[in-house]
Amino acid sequence: MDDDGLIFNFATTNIAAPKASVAAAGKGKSQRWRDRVKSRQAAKHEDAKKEQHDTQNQKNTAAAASFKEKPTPQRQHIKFDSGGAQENETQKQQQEEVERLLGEMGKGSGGKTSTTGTGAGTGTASLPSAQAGKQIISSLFTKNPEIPKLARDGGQELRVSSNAAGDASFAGLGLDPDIVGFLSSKMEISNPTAIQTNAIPVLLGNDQAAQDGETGGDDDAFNFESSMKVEHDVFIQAATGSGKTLSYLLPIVHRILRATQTATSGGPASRELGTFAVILTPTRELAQQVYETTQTLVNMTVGQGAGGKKRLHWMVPGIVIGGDSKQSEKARLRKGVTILACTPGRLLDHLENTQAFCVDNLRWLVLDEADRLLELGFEDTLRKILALFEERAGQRRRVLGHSSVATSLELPRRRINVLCSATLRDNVRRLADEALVNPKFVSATSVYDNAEQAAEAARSRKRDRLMAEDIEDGRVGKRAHAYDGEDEDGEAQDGDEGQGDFAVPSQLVQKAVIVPAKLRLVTLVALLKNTLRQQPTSKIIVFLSCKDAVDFMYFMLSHGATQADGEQAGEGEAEFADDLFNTEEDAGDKGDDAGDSKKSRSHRPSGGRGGPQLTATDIHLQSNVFPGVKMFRLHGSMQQKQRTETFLAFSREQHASVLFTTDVAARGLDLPNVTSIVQYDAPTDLASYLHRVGRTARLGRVGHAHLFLLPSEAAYLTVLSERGLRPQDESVEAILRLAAKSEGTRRAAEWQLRAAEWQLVLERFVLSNITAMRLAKQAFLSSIRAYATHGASEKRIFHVRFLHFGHLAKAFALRETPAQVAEGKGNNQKAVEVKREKRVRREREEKERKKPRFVKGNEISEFAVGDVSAYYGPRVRRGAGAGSDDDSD
Ligand SMILES: Nc1ncnc2c1ncn2[C@@H]1O[C@H](COP(=O)(O)OP(=O)(O)OP(=O)(O)O)[C@@H](O)[C@H]1O
Repeated sequence: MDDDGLIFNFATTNIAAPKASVAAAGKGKSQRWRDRVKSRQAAKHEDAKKEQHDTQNQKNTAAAASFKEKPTPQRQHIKFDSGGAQENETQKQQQEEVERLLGEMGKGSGGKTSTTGTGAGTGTASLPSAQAGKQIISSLFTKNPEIPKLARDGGQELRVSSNAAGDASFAGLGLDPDIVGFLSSKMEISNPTAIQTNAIPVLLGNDQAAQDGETGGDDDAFNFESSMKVEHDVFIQAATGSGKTLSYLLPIVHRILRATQTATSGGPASRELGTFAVILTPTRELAQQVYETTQTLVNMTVGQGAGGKKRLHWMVPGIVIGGDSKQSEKARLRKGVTILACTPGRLLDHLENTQAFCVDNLRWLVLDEADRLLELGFEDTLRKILALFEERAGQRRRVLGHSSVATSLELPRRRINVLCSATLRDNVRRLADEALVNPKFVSATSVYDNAEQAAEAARSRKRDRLMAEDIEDGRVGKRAHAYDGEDEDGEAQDGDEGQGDFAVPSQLVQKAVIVPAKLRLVTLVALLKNTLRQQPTSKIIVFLSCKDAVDFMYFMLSHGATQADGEQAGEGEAEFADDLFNTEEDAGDKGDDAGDSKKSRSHRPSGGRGGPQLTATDIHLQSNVFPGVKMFRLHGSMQQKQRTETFLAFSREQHASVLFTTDVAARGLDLPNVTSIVQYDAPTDLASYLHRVGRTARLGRVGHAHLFLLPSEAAYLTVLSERGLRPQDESVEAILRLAAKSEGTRRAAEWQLRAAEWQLVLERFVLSNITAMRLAKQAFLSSIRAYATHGASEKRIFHVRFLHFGHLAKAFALRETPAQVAEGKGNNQKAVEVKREKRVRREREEKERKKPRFVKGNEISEFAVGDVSAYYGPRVRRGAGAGSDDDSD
C-alpha cells in the first residue's frame, strides 16, 4: 500500500479533523489498537519482513559505502585552516540538497529523490501524493531498520575519578594564606586538582624553571627585576570539570592582592587603575560563570594586625557580554573593573568605542575555551583585540610611576596570555604558536616546554592505550597505523587525530543506544522516566541539534500528558507560545554566541539585565509528563535576561529537573550536580561530544551519559572508539522494558504496548494543541537542516540522505506526512490566525487603556482600594521597551 514503509495500524477512520478524531481515537478505541498490536506481534510474517530488512540493510550499507568520503584535512568552522573553503562548499551543497528535498516534500511531488540508496528509505520522497491531507499512524515496532550488532566489549567499568582534588595543598603552591583560608572555609575547596597543582605555580611565576634562573618577559624597562620571577604565557589543557577556572583565577587574584599589600608609595589600590585581567569566553553563560566565581573570590577578607581584616572593595569584577545594555556596561567600565569577564564582540566594541575603558595596566588575557572561540570564527576579532591591547600597553609605560600598585614587582612585567582548552587541537596549537610568548603547556599530568612535547606525550598515551586494547583483544599490531597517528592508508590524520585521546573523566559512565527513528521519542521518555525513578533528585541535560527542537521538547514534555484530547491551548500556554517568538535571533543557532557577531544585531528585540521582571514560568515549567520534575530550556535565541536567569536557576536547582538545550550549554558551564547527560541528537564534532558529556562527572563525582544514534549512524561508535571513547551498548528494549516495569506492567511482553501508549498520548497532544503542532513541525524541519551541518569527515555516517523522513516525523510526535509538514513549513495556518486574533485583541485593549479618562478629583476616594492603575496609564508589558537597549555587540 505504501512504499515508504509506514503502516496504518491505529484507528484508521477519518482523523483529518484533529479535534474530533482525537476524541474518537482516545475514547473506546484503545482496546482495538491493543488487539491489533498484539496480533501483529503474533503474526507469522516475521521471516518475510526479515528478508525485506536484510535487503534494505544491504542497500543501506551500499549507500553508506558510496558516500564514504576521505576525511578532508580540516574542519569546517576553523577559518585559520586553509581547507575550510572546500568544507564550506560541501556544507553548502548539502544545505542546498536539504532545501531541495524539503521543497520536493512541500510540493508533494512524490517523486523519488536523486538518492540511490537511502538507508531506511527515502521518506516522503516516496510518498504517493494521494496521501496528502491524511495522517499517518504507524506502528512503532515494525519496519524499523535492523539494529547493527556491535562488536564492542562491555565498555568501561566505573573507575576511580580522574578529575577530583588530590592531596597537595594550596598553601604549598604559594597562594596567599587569606585566599587559602577563604577557599576552604567559604567555598569548601581544600585541595587543588591536578591541573591546579601544575598551573598555579607557573602563573604565580614560581615554577621550577624560575628557580633555575631562566629569564622571561620582554619589557626592557624592567629587566633589572628579571631575577625575581619568570613569566610564561600558559596553555592549560585538562579534562572537563577539572577546575581550570580557578587554576588561572587564583594566581590573578593572588598577584593583584600582593601588589596592593606590598605597595609602599603612591595612592592605595583603586578601581581607577582600570582592568588588570580580561577573561574572554565563547558564550555569555560562561562569561557569567567566570564573573560569579570572581565575585565570590573577591568577597574574601584579608589582612591582619591592628587594621584587622578588610574586604577587597577595590578589586571589582565586571562582565560585558552581547545582549546586555551597553550603556550600563559603559558606566561600569568608567568606574573601573579590575577583572573583566566578556565575550569577544562586545569587548572589541568597548575597546573601540568606550573612551573611559582603561586597559593601560592590563596584565592578563585569558582565552577560556580557546578552541571554541576559534571555531566560532572569532580569530579576526581576537587579532584586533590583541592589537588594541598592544597599543594601550605603550600608553601604560607613560603612566608607570604614577601608581605604585601598577609598578609592583608582584605583577607580571608584561601581559600574560593564557589559553584554556579541554583539547589540544590543531587550531589552538596554531593560535598558541602565534599568540603565546615563552609558553608553558600545562596538563593534568605534567608541564611541557612546547606544544610538540605535549602532543607527543598525548600521542604516546594513545599508543599505549591502543596497544593495550589490541593485546587484550588478541589482535596485536592490527591498528599499528593508528599507533603513529596515521589513518589506514598511512596518511597523517587531521585536526583532532594524531593528537592523542580525548580525555573524559574516568568515572563517567558512557552509554550508546542505537534507536530506530520511530522509537526515538518514546525511548527518550522511557530513559528520563528510568533515570528520574532511580535517582529522584536527578538533574539531567538533554542536548538537541537546534533551538526549535529544544522549544518543542520543552513544551511537549512539560504539557504533554495532561492535555485532554481536543483541548485548545490554555492561556498560560498561549503566552508561552508568544514568548517563543519573542526571541533573539542568532547566527543559525549553532548553540554558542555566534550571535555575538554583527550578523544578528538588527534582530535583537531586547536584552538588558535591567529589563522587566521575569516570572517563574518564564524560567521553568512543572512537567505533567514527569510529575514533580521542573523543565528548563536554554538556547541562543532566547532573550538574554531569560537566558541568564534560566542558567542561574538550573545551576541552583536542588531537585529533579531536566534542561533541554543546544550546544550553547555544552562548553565550560559548571552546572552543579548534573547527574546525567542525554545526547538525543549526535554532536556535530568530536570535541562537542567531549564537552557535552563533561557537564556531568565533575570534580570526582559520578555521572552518566547516553548517546542516541540511528542504526545508520552506528559507525560513529568506531570513530569514538578510535579516540578512546568507548560507550557501553544499551538496548532500546532494555530501556523500554525497565520503564514499562516501573509503571506496573506485569507481563514482560507488554512493554511494547506501554511504549505505544506513551507515543499515542504525545501524538494526540500534538494533534490537539496548536502550539505543540507548530513547534513539532518547526522542530522536524529544523532538525533535518541541522543534520546537514555535520562536518565533511563525518558525512559518510551522518548524511541527510540516510534519513527516513517519515520515520523521523514520529520522533516529533507528528502524524502528518513529511510532505504536509514541509508544505506548511511549520507555519500552522490556524496558529497564525490565533496569533493574529490575539494581537488585534491586545492592541484594542491597549488602545482602550490609553484613552484619556477625565476624572474629577472627587471620583478617586483617598480610601479607594483595588486597581487604580487605569488612572495612571498603561502598564508596561513584559518585553516592551527593553528593545531600546543598544543591542549591537
Ligand atoms: N580544588 C577544587 N576542589 C573542589 N572543587 C573545585 C576545585 N576546583 C574547582 N572546583 C569546583 O569544580 C567545578 C568545576 O570547575 P571548572 O568549571 O573550573 O572546571 P573546568 O575544568 O573549567 O570544566 P570545563 O572544561 O567543563 O569548563 C566548579 O564548581 C569549581 O568551583
